[in-house]
Amino acid sequence: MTTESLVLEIKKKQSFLCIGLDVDLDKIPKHLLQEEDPIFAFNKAIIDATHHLAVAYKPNTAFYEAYGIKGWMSLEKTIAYLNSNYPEIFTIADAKRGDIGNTSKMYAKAFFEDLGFDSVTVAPYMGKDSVEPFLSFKDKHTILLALTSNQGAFDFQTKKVNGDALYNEVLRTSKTWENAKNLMYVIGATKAEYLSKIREIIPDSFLLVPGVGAQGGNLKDVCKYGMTKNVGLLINSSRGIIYASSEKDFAKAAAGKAKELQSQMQQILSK
Ligand SMILES: O=C(O)c1cc(=O)[nH]c(=O)n1[C@@H]1O[C@H](COP(=O)(O)O)[C@@H](O)[C@H]1O
Repeated sequence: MTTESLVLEIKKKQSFLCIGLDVDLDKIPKHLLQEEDPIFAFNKAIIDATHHLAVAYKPNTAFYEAYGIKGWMSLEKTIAYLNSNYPEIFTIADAKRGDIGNTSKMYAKAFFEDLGFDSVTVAPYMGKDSVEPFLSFKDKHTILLALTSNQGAFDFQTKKVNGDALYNEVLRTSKTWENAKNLMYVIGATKAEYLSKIREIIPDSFLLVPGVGAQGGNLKDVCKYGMTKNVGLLINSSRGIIYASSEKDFAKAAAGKAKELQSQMQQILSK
């Protein structure tokens, strides 16, 4: 999907919500466990109930890989369902990959060609040649970890390198890589106060912002400091939406939570 199509969808739906499909069999409603594929049944119900409120879905692959081959098949069914029923939706494989170039190329093929995701999250630690293989795919996006939402972000990401924080160095250097126009970045919602400086370095890039809801990030602050003329933000919430209820009304309850966030987004966009 092109960035232009994503922006059009955001404006049409008045939403820049990304719903995280982090499915844990211990948390989904018990009645779904009788289904042939409980994870897919859960995702399908959530997607059908929320697709008009969200512009993106982000399955974190850990939650599928944890169930072995069955989990991977549920992931495959979920992305195929999204691509055939809601092709206007932006899809993110949250896999946090990155390796020597020869290996990154195969990761990129797995997520972009085989599974058909629009984007994948990638760790920058191994540098240019580990990221460029992802960037070479037309109309596919590489979402580079920059300043993450967790406490451990302060272990390395904010440490000074050449007089500036390492995450700023990641932003600056990655802009020089081939096909850098296909880059987006992860900035945690819990780090909203860093966004003004970040926008000086990457004024237009899209940011994937996880950490609202369960991790305590604040939507208004993120928008205040991070929004661009094309919005430039995808705000992710996973547990806060998909586990709104563990009863038979789970999909409706998830839609209620998604609507709350979408309404706040609509209000912000109208200003
Ligand atoms: O790359 C991510 O999506 C990510 C980066 C980050 O800095 N923090 C973060 O929480 N995430 C992911 O975003 C999701 C957040 O989930 P909730 O806290 O349940 O909304 C999980 O899938 C995390 O793995």
